[in-house]
Amino acid sequence: MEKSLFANLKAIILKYRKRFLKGFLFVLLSNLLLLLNPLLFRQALYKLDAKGNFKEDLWSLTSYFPDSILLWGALLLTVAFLSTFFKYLMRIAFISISREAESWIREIIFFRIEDQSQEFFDRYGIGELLSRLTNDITRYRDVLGPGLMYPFFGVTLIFPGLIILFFLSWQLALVALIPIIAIPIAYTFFKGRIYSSSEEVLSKYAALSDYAAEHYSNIRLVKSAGIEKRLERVFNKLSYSLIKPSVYLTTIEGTFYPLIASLTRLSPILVLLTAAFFSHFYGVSFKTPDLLSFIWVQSYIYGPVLMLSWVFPFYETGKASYDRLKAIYDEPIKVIDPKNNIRIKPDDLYLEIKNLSFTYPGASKKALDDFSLLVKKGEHIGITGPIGSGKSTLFKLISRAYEIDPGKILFSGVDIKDIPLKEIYLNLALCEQIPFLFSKTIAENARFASEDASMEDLEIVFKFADLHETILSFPEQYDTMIGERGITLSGGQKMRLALARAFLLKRPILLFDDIFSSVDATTEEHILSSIKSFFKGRTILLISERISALEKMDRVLYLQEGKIVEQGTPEELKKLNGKYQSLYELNKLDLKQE
Ligand SMILES: Nc1ncnc2c1ncn2[C@@H]1O[C@H](COP(=O)(O)OP(=O)(O)OP(=O)(O)O)[C@@H](O)[C@H]1O
Repeated sequence: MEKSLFANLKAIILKYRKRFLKGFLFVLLSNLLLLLNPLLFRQALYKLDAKGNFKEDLWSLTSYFPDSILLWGALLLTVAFLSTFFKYLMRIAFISISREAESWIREIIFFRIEDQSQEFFDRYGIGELLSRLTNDITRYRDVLGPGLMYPFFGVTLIFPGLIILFFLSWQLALVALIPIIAIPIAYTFFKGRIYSSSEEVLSKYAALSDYAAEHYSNIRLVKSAGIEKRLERVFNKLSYSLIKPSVYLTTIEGTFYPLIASLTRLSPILVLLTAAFFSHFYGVSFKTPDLLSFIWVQSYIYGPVLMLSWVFPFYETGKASYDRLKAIYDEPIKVIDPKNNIRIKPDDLYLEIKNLSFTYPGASKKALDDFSLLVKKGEHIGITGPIGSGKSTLFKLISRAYEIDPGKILFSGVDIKDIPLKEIYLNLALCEQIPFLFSKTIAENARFASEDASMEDLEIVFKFADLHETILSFPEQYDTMIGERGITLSGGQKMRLALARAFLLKRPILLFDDIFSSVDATTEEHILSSIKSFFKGRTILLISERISALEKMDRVLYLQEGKIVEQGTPEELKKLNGKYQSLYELNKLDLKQE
């Protein structure tokens, strides 16, 4: 997107220029025909005037026209019909462009957001982003549709209309100008207020959407904690905070439009009073056909005058929305996808981490501190340590969720920053603590990243994940819909579905983040032996606090405050009699109590 609302409008107009031209042509035709009607009516009055009161017609065109009221009527009707028809085509042209441009902009912004790193999503809530992608884009669309159509419609009607008015009587035309001049004056007064209150409404609305999205996605937690009432109060507060700026915005918009409307309604009376004044005091006589067609043309030009007063606020609300869209669009992409053809060979893939330190944006403490590690191909490494010691951060950085310094993480000796993102993702499978599932069927969830997987492939991986038998007991089996984020599955079933999905990906490096927290010891045993046989020769990094799982790893790292404080085979660590050994004792105690 470019610098300003109008610069961006320019790009859009250029993109759709042919169709805009067509639309403008329809506007022009519709308006010229519209203005023809009062003029024809005036001619008809002169022509059909039996008593000869209105003689001295300046335009002698009437002499070529027949003296038939039916014919004049038919002519007037045809012109009116054609004008309406072109107006219809005009609306179709502009509205379809605005709808297409809306989708186009939405796509551009959606893809831009998609390219953002995790740090961006940490800052912008999902509700906030959704509100920008819907509400703000709709308001911006209004600038492209009515916002472009009506001003052009207005200009092409008001200017020729004014010429006709001045031609009919310059004194009356000056009076008719009053409401037209009033618009920019009133608009200048209201503009700033409309922008700021519209900005406030939009950001309050976004905060409310964000809150609602968070509330509903954690609804079970909210209910189990019994804090609905407290959160409802917060929601009410946010909701009520919308009322004041919304009412204020409506009041301003509601003052601007009726103000101009009342001026336009008053104007024909002023015109008649002026005509009476000039004819009484200065002896200027106005003929009835001239006066009637004057008022008729005047009524035509006031339509667009009113429309403009209705459309002008769109620019302010549209600009506020545009600024909010531009703000997210202009957010720099922190994790840049390098444009090169570097490929990682899975056969001899090893991973190196060299003196990696990382602090989350805005945080004061390092999540990883001078962290170094060499993971050989096919090695199975267990990672453990207290809460907040940096274990998940390590996985996030290996999968390039955040930007890091160059030369800190290397895949087979190649800096991660030089490897195309797609290439990294094709070599990793990440299974997280809280697996993300889609509100689709079990099969669709598993096939998410491997569309071509056959039913046989699914069955194999689900057997490995120890979920196949359970799925067979569901009435719809693999076609069972699992609800939003897998709501209809138990925690352990969700985790196993996510594991099956990871198995199906067949990636060379697997990152398992606390996958056993919601499964029992027998299932853990089964899954672990599945992993070991299914992924024979592949590299596994497993975050866990379960000694039973860690014991099956080739090597274990114990992290504390972002540093490795102990590492070695499980046997070596136990002999150290340090932190790992304490964890081991604690686990044994837990098992005994169970
Ligand atoms: N998005 C974030 N923004 C700021 N700080 C964060 C963010 N995510 C994690 N942290 C902080 O970074 C540190 C390491 O967090 P991390 O999630 O890596 O710990 P962990 O060892 O995986 O913990 P757990 O065992 O609870 O999963 C913690 O102090 C945490 O508060």
